[in-house]
Amino acid sequence: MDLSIHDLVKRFGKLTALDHVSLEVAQGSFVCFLGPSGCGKTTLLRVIAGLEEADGGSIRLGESDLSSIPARNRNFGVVFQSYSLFPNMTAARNVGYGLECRRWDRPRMQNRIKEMLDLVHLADQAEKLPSQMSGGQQQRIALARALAPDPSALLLDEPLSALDAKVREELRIEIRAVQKRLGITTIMVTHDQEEALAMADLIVVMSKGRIEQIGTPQQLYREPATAFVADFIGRMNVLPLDPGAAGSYRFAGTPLAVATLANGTANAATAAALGIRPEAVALREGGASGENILAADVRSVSFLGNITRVELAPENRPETAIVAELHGTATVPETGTRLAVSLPADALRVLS
Ligand SMILES: Nc1ncnc2c1ncn2[C@@H]1O[C@H](COP(=O)(O)OP(=O)(O)OP(=O)(O)O)[C@@H](O)[C@H]1O
Repeated sequence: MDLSIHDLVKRFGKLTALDHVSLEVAQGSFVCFLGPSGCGKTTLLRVIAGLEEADGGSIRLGESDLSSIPARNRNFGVVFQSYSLFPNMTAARNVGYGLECRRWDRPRMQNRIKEMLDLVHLADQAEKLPSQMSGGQQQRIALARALAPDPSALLLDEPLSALDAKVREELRIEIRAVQKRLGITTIMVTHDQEEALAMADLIVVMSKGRIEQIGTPQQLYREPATAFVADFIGRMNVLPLDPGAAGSYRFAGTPLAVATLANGTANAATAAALGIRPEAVALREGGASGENILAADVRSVSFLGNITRVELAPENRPETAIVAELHGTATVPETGTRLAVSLPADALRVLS
């Protein structure tokens, strides 16, 4: 069943943590709430879970209105950042906890516990206490516990952020595989854009209690609608526009042509800046003549293994750095040289 969130408002005293938030989560999809600390993503998840009451708006799961249903009856599996396993219970008993509460009979419960431990590849850890397991193993047990009662959706609140980088990457793949195998609707809160890009079908970017943009990872990367999204998802050069006539774009005195995207985002009326990804900036030696080409001096060059990052100071606007990323065997320029910097029309994005 699809989850429908309409016009949610949540206030804590004078602070508006959720400011008229609406979104649709399709059955079986993996959705990430992504944004900086304090943007409201955890509050949104907690309101969906029923752990926080909204001040306005509605949440529906299929045809049923969840607003008046208490958290324990919403049938959502929840996993928090801290593993929150019961320390005095074995892994198997932790997994079976929700089933005991629902009074499953013993054989059925044992079968389900085994099935869930197999699902997270921890059948051999069944009799261990949480303190005898690694952080990653504990979080997999927490996932198995949340999934055991066959919830209608899985809600994950920064489940990977307490883990070290390598375990985090392994668990990303594992959680996604489990989610796909079960086809369970999943919402995950994260402040880690890489995690969201790697895992989600759909990312909801939030800022200050509002939704900035909703899209697939590819859409958000290729067609960010605002400077905030452009900056938050990957790296983006943000070029503030020179004041000028509506319908034209000019940066550092150079007129720039911008290709119109299928979704029509190249709209001069709301333009505040142009954005371009560092990998799309092309560098050449020689004079800056031709369309979308400006002169800039190489300010610094950083070799980073698979890429070399070049920071450039445009001739007419040296305070706005443009970063280019060169791959593999590209010729690396010297610091201090003047180059022609090409900003291809089809790579420029209009940001509001
Ligand atoms: N119980 C509460 N009482 C008062 N203010 C709260 C409460 N819970 C959250 N807030 C405030 O609401 C805003 C949104 O908080 P929320 O935890 O949803 O943000 P977040 O995006 O999840 O941030 P983080 O990544 O730091 O957890 C913040 O300004 C926070 O201080």
